[in-house]
Amino acid sequence: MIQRIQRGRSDRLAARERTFDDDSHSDMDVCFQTVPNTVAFHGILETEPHVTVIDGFLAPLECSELIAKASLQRRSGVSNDLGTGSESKGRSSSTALRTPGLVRALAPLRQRLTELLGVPEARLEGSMVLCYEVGGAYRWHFDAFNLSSVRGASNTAARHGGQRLLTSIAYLNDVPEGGETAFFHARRAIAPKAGRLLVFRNAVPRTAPDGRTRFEVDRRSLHAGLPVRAGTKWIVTTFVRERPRGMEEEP
Ligand SMILES: O=C(O)CCC(=O)C(=O)O
Ligand SMILES: [Fe+2]
Repeated sequence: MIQRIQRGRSDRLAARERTFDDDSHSDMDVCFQTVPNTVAFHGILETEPHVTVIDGFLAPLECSELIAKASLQRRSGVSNDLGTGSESKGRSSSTALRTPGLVRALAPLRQRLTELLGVPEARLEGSMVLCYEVGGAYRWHFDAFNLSSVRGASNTAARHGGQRLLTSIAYLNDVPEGGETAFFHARRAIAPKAGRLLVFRNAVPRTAPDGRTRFEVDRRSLHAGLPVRAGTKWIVTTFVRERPRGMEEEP
């Protein structure tokens, strides 16, 4: 596959990154026209050191079951497509309510994640099933908490469970056109494909003068869900935290 890259000047890039920090929207088409340059490696497709793609992580039946379970809520007429009503800023997708049925259907995926990543289930945030229609997208953003900002430092979620070290995205369907997950600095975009898992690192350890190590936002993880141009895109996003749920930082 051809990868067309349009490298911007570094000052423009820095300006853009500032814009992303400000939570504002940006032109998603700026640097990605097409998809990955991945290398097959024992079934694991490796891109950047901090971005890994694994195909066949979910079976086709598991994908269709998850879509069916999440779609049920759309039919039940809950507002805002699938339900929560809490669209995050810059994301034009809908998030399925975690009904008991959906939670059960998510269990095998979560179990496999704990095995793959070597973390206990308590370090996984609740998995979110997201659906994007044509035109749906997720602006450029970081998933890690910005702990150096006032808002980030006072973030209760971040204090309990700590930083979001990794993001995993399981793609539940093939998307005819668009919908790639794009990494700004790596100049790379991962195409949605049923059963594919994308894992990337969000944070890097920094040791402060007092000897304590904290995880800060990894600037290289700046990413977006590019606009879906045809069809629908279904994904499951699961963040991996630094510590088990509810566990506070040691004093
Ligand atoms: O839709 C995508 O490809 C990206 C989703 C994402 O970045 C997120 O859920 O945090
Ligand atoms: Fe994200």
